[in-house]
Amino acid sequence: FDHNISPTIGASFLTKTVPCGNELHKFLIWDTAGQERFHSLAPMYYRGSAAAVVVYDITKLDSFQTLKKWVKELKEHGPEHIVVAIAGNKTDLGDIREVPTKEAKDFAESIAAIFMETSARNAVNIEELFQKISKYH
Ligand SMILES: Nc1nc2c(ncn2[C@@H]2O[C@H](COP(=O)(O)OP(=O)(O)OP(=O)(O)O)[C@@H](O)[C@H]2O)c(=O)[nH]1
Repeated sequence: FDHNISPTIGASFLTKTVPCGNELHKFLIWDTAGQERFHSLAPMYYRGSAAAVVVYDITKLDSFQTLKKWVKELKEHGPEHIVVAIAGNKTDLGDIREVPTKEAKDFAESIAAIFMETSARNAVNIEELFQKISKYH
């Protein structure tokens, strides 16, 4: 989490190692740009991916509608067995929440996706989200 972060241009790459039982799972992560003008680049990154984390902002209903579009695209054009995880981020801003937990959770269940509410700011449920994805495989 960085207060001065600027929007992703294209995509950026990072790795993260997550303990899973006796094993360590190394994630190779493409952080794709969320802005609509970069939309057409996304398939290059999800094409060979085992999992996709689609993030929305719990304080912005719009972002949840956009998430649904991404999920649809992943189902239609993504790898056949891609694991989809939905993350409702910014739980530290719960007082201005626009997306009810239940609505998002029900949607996630309806498409057999992992669901977690997170706060990148407070490092809440980020590790847990990656552990869930690890176990799914
Ligand atoms: N309060 C709060 N702010 C957050 C949290 N996570 C991200 N932000 C802020 O939200 C804004 C957008 O964060 P980004 O990580 O750049 O969002 P993004 O969706 O990756 O944006 P793109 O790079 O355009 O795809 C920034 O100002 C962040 O500081 C969070 O958990 N809580």
